[in-house]
Amino acid sequence: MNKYGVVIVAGGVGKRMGSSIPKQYLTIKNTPIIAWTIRAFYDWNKNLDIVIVISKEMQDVFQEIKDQFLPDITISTVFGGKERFHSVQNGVRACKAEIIGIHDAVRPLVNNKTLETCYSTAEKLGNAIPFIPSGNSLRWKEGDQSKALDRSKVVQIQTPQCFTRKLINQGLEQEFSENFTDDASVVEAMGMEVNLVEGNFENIKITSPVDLKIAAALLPDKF
Ligand SMILES: Nc1ccn([C@@H]2O[C@H](COP(=O)(O)OP(=O)(O)OP(=O)(O)O)[C@@H](O)[C@H]2O)c(=O)n1
Ligand SMILES: C[C@](O)(CO)[C@H](O)COP(=O)(O)O
Repeated sequence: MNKYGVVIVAGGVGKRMGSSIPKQYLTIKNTPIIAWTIRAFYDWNKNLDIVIVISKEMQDVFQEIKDQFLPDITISTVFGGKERFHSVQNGVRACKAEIIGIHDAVRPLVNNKTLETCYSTAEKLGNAIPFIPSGNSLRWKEGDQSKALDRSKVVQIQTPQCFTRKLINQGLEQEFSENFTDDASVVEAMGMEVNLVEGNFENIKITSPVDLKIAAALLPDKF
């Protein structure tokens, strides 16, 4: 059994991107985003247990990408669910590793330092959640009113969010809640503390069309 594993969730439709195919299948520099993301993990650690969560409709497309871009990598695939939470549930059930990272397929720019920090901290402390500080001033806005926030106390959360398999399995036994916007919030809902660790600024989530331009500027020219 591999000590470390990753569940890469790619079961979403990408409403905010507004593209004709889910954004994880769009290409940047002639390579699908999902292939860049899987490659980032494989390049860091060739012994990872890799599980990709896809939608049923995209299984043929994913197989073609796997054959063309990732022929040398062993990958298990499972189908996603209605919400990200359900896709994570299906992926984690299929991952046999002791430390499981959960990562968005649309974050191809995670770097080795973030991966090393996340997995090694989760191994030591049970979980690790990457963040970056806010580079903007922040305000709490309600209707027409707003109030300045102390930005040193608010951070932006990234993936991979890493957990021991026991902890994340316990978390995923809970009923789905709209508050579960990431995996840290799932584990926190059981009263567990989460450990924040340094992420990397390039590790953006490709959400809207502008993010494609940013990622294209940051990804290497060759796959
Ligand atoms: N039911 C879902 C919803 C999301 N995801 C995955 O979770 C990651 C982060 O979600 P997000 O960026 O919100 O993707 P979408 O849900 O596809 O985007 P949108 O909210 O704009 O529709 C993506 O890799 C997406 O494919 C998933 O596996 N299953
Ligand atoms: C999990 C996540 O990427 C951490 O920043 C984020 O919460 C996903 O949010 P979204 O609502 O699916 O965009």
